[in-house]
Amino acid sequence: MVQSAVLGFPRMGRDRDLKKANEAYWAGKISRDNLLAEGKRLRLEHWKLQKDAGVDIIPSNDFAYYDHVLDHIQMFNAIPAKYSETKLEPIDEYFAMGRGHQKDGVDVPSLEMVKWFDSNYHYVKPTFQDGQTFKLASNPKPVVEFKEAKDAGITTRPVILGPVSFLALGKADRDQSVNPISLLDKLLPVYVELLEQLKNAGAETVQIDEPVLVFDLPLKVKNAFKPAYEKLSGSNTSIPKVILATYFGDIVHNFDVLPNLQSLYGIHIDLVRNPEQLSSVMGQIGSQQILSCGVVDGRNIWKTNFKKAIELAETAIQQLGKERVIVATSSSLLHTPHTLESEKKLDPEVADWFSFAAEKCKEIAIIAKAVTDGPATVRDQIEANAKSMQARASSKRTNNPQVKDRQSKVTDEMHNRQSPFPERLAAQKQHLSLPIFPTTTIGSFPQTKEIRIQRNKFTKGDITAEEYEKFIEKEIQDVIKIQEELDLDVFVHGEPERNDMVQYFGERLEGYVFTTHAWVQSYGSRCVRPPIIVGDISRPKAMTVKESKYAASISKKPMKGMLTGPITCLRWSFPRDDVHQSVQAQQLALALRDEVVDLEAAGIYVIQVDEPALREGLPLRAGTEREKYLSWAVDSFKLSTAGVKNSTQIHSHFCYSEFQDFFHAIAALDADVLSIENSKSDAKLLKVFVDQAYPRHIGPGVYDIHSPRVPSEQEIKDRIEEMLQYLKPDQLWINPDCGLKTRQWKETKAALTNMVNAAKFYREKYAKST
Ligand SMILES: Nc1nc2c(c(=O)[nH]1)N[C@@H](CNc1ccc(C(=O)N[C@@H](CCC(=O)N[C@@H](CCC(=O)N[C@@H](CCC(=O)O)C(=O)O)C(=O)O)C(=O)O)cc1)CN2
Ligand code: MET
Ligand SMILES: [Zn+2]
Repeated sequence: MVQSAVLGFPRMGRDRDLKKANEAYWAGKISRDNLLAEGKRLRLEHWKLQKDAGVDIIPSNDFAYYDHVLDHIQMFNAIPAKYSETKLEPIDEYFAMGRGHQKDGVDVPSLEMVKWFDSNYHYVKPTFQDGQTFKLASNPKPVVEFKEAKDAGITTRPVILGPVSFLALGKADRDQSVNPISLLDKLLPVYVELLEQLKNAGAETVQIDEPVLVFDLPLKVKNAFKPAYEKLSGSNTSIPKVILATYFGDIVHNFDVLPNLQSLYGIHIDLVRNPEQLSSVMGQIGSQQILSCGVVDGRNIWKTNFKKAIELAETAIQQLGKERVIVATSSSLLHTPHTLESEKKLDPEVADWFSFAAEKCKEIAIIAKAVTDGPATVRDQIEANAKSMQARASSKRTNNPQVKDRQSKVTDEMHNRQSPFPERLAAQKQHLSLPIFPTTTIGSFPQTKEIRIQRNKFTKGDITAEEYEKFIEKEIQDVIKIQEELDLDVFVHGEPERNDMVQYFGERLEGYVFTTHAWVQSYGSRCVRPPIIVGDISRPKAMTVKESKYAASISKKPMKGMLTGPITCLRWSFPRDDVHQSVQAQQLALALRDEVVDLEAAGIYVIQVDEPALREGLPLRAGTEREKYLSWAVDSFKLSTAGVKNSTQIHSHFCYSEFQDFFHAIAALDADVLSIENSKSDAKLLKVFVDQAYPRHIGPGVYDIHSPRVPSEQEIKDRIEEMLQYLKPDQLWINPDCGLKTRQWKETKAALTNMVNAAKFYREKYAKST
């Protein structure tokens, strides 16, 4: 029979239970035992849910309190000394690596957190030392959780991140020169030991994730697969059978690795992203190997098209036979919300088009049954699915002729500002009269508990729109007063009215629907509710003008309007799968263009259009796809911003810097001012701006906003001094790395005070010298 498999299930729980438990634990409100019990409860609930849905192969060890890569760092004892020296309890040491720890005389920053492939999930980057050794933790998590499930009567398939990916996704610690992949020999015995323990506990198969196989790999990494999987498969009967899983791309360009993997039990491939790789992979795998076909999307919320999924599975079965095919989710379901059942407010017409994690589990079981016992055995479900596909395709909601008409009239000129930068700069100088080293923030100020409570009351109808508006106005007044006291140069209104920088716009745009409970983990306990693009996008009315205009009216300094750019709106939403993303980006760009022009007309002469997700959207492999993406992505940013006068200053913000490999696109945005995350990187990264003779203005972040730690004035001066080695004084803005919404007021004021003082020091220094 054809088995169904899930590669991983979301951890947060139906009501973000894990977020709540973690945050309560961090705040000292619940005990460690309470937290661990909640984790156990969630795991059990999720296993049962999958079992009840009819899933044959259910994952374990997909759960993590903070992040699954961090789990591996701790399990293999790849823990940098500064954490192990704290002698904290294991779970506290774990959180210290994930989010830093400042308590009871311990003061350690977090490890670096970076994007997981092209998703909005962040993982904790393994950090290796030159003399790195590894040691398996006693009672390793995968073994404990496998037994936990088994005790509950559920036999699971443990998921482990593979050794090649674990190393390749890590880095050498600061001042260390080790190439992570060179540590493979030291790491493998630990994997063998872990796998042996799993086998002893009763695990017959394990899923080992090697997602780096979708990248273009350096030769050393490619060559690591052979020695790794010689040890972890085949002749070694004291370990479970291994399914090696890849996702988020195709592995065709890494085929030369596959012959070295023939002793593996099977391979999993993502056929949602790359269905075309099926036939070539079938041609390459070993004659006994299992092929796990990822046909249910782990990255989006659309109902699976049963007809297409069954066809793909049938193609595999024809060549390999039923016993050698598994049907599965394309990737872990981590990137999808828990269940559609929680959505009580969705229009039933569109709700019928969606499938969240719990529903996807049912889908995969139905697909497996259809290909095992024949479609007739699930005829009702297949017919209902076809009807739903048909209804979506012909719905009026997906198609708006006015939007199409406007898109057809977009011209090249609409992408360009009136004049080149030097002329704009002159006009802006006159208009804004800013000092050198101007100070600003990235947009949001602390989203306090009070703000969230008031918004929640408003959403539930406990307070009126008027009362909520008054509350927001008061918040804006407060942040303006604080910015005056801090003596910042370009103000922001603080974004108190926004639940999230993308969802807020989704809620105001036609063509979108949004949810009440569809949370997805972004990092640690932080979650997002990506709005869903269901149809052509347009802007029924201004979205941000009221708040910005009000803020400007009560402020003596220039007010910066704040928008989320087209690519970030697209990437951090669930996009349509029936229209190319470039089309959706252009629709967003046109809506935002109107907003930019309206802001200018309302007297807002500095406008920031955030594009932190531009980098993340970059295709994972180098090549023409990347250039194609960058071309339409850059165009959409330009289209959204180019409608203003020379004297209006366009800012953009990026909190994921690594610009080196696509700097030409950053330059092509033609933004007057860029603010970028920089505090955790080496100032050398700024060299690219020098090498490329970047002429426009830049605010490299002078401090990290992810931690409550307050940087001293001296630290900030040191950062500025470093930056001045690369950038010209009159090119430099002084700002934090990113928005301050996740921070508390106390540390925010202290940090900004130091930042403004540091800027003033340089302002005076350079005023004297010129
Ligand atoms: N979409 C998105 N992606 C992003 C970022 C981002 O800002 N947005 N930033 C980067 C880092 N990622 C982040 C992701 C989430 C958060 C974040 O702060 N999330 C908040 C939720 C934000 C939100 O939607 N808030 C809503 C709902 C708040 C809420 O939980 N309300 C309670 C009720 C109120 C209460 O009692 O507290 C409820 O619904 O139960 C609001 O403010 O209205 C959280 O997890 O806590 C921050 C950074 C990268 N990706
Ligand atoms: N303007 C946004 C803010 O300050 C930019 C955040 S980028 C993740 O929160
Ligand atoms: Zn940011």
